[in-house]
Amino acid sequence: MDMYAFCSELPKIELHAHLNGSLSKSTMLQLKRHYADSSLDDKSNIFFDEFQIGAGDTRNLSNCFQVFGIAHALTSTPETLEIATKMTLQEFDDDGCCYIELRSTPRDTPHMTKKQYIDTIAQSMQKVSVHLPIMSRLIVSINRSHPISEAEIITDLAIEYHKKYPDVVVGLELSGEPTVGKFEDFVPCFTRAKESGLKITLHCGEVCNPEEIICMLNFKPDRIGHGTCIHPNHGGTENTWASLFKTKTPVEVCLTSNVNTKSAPDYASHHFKELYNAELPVILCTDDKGVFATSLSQEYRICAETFDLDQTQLARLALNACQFIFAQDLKKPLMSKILNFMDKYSL
Ligand SMILES: CNc1ncnc2c1ncn2[C@@H]1O[C@H](COP(=O)(O)O)[C@@H](O)[C@H]1O
Repeated sequence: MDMYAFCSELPKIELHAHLNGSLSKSTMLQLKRHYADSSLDDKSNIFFDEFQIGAGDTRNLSNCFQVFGIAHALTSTPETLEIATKMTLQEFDDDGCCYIELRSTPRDTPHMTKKQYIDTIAQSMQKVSVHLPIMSRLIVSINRSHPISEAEIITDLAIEYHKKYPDVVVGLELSGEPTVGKFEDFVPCFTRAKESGLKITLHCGEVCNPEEIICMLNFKPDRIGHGTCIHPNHGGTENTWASLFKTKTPVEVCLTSNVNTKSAPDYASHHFKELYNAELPVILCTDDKGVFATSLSQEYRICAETFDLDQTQLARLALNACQFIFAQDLKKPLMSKILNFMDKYSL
């Protein structure tokens, strides 16, 4: 089987996908139509070209955060948030993803509260599970550039919804503009979430900040996102690398996102190489497939082509990802699914 077909057929696990960054052009157009039909102004003035940050874009990581406002204008009602969730899950399913942990930041809008925001996504996921094979879970996001009071409210909601929908709401994560806010200030929120049984993942080392990286790794999150500036070759220090090596914290790696935001100069010099060579746990993810014009199968293909991995090594990446999912009860069935696929193709 050629690599293109292989990467799309391989049952894959997505563990780092922001809902509002994952909207495709067709989803955005459908949302736009919904606003027009309900005589609501979406205020997005949407130009998809502006939302997408492709390979040759002049924008970097710090100015990519503005584009999410375009998506937010299109998901401000429970109806449009439901459409966005369902269409995004459908697209991941079409791409051969068998399990996804979708993450999103609850927002108050003129049409819904943060509580309704979480409720809408949780219920949309449950509805999708009736007719699509993809299995989905929700990670609630905290934006580090928002006030701590906001993070406290979101933590309370995440804990409440983890109790209400234990089979849907599984984790709490920290994201947002990495140069704004301090992890230290969010520690009480994440500690409370951890104690309530939620799993934790943190955007870590997206920019050079060795002290924060050490502080995050000492917190013992279940996973980290990006981990760009941890190895000394990429702006990290001996200490940050030693800390990751010691804790073996799984890293959600987002190749295209990092290249398109210029956090990595090109695919070949991406820190995946150091992580993989050191046999540290890595999970290939999309981050924001709408913004960065990618898909999970494309990330697998790029990884194979760049780092010269064969199909068995790629399948093992997907298989190993199962160990780090937050839905404990799905680890075994997902591993069997991928092992069956490997058997079928004698990998
Ligand atoms: C590119 N790397 C990144 N680094 C940090 N945070 C990111 C991100 N990509 C997305 N987000 C976070 O996800 C939000 C959009 O989805 P939701 O509204 O939550 O569904 C962004 O506003 C930002 O906080």
